[in-house]
Amino acid sequence: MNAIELRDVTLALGGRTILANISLDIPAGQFIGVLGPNGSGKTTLMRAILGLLAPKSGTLRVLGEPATRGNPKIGYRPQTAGNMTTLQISGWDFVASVADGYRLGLPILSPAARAEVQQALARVGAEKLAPRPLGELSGGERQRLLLAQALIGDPKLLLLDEPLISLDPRRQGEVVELVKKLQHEFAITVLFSAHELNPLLNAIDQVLYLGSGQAALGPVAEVITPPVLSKLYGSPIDVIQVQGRIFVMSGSHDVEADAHRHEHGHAHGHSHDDHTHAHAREESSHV
Ligand SMILES: Nc1ncnc2c1ncn2[C@@H]1O[C@H](COP(=O)(O)OP(=O)(O)OP(=O)(O)O)[C@@H](O)[C@H]1O
Repeated sequence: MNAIELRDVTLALGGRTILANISLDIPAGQFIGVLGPNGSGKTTLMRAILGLLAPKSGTLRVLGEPATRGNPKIGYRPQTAGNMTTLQISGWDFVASVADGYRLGLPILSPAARAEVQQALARVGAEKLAPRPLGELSGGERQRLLLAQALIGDPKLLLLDEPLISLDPRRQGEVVELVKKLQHEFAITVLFSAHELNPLLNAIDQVLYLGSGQAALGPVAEVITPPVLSKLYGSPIDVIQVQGRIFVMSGSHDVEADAHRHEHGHAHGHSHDDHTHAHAREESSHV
């Protein structure tokens, strides 16, 4: 069975085509690394899978059904979720806030929902983080809680939008390993977006690389090649392998590292605000 099927799907935002006529099948149970330059449509694709953005044309099926908003079988970790440094709520309340029956200020959970929160915390090894305020936790600890939150409802598909941003390489490795474990233990399909391929290399079954409105899905050896990437970037790309790491180069620039730097600049600059507002605008047009 396929977890996700796209047939001639075109996704557009504000009259702009982001992805054009994409057809692909993502088999159930696979770990897919979603890569591509800034603005290539990684988040937009996830939002379409969540049913938050209807394709302009084509059909998009998720877990055997047309994409629909609020699909409980999907766990989502949005990109903006990393910014929680000022939050005073506890780890428990943060995870519980997405469980059935919880309202901020009125945390009345059924015993079953409480058990589900406890189980989600246990699955990511975050029981000890439950009583601590979010603002006090390290980036890696917060990622664990975000994953626990995404696991509420026992999803069959996890959409994780850039969970490695602002983590050091060791913490990045821990997050990837944890997601890999969850994929295997619970037979979950994972879409994991990132700016750099290397932290994901040993974990992913396939890579989905986006660029220039197009997409390439396949094993790393088939997608991370000069011809495929040159087409997606719209300029000549070299692929260099050094000691088990892969570098995607445009002339002397490492394009993935450039995108990463840009993203860090983003977090403090105007462009990030614009980006966030663009999303908020787009979102509000659906509510
Ligand atoms: N409402 C909107 N109208 C027009 N364009 C938009 C709108 N919202 C987002 N975009 C644009 O859509 C493109 C795809 O954005 P998306 O967030 O999906 O990219 P991404 O691959 O996730 O990027 P990043 O790596 O920077 O997070 C971007 O160029 C963005 O500026």
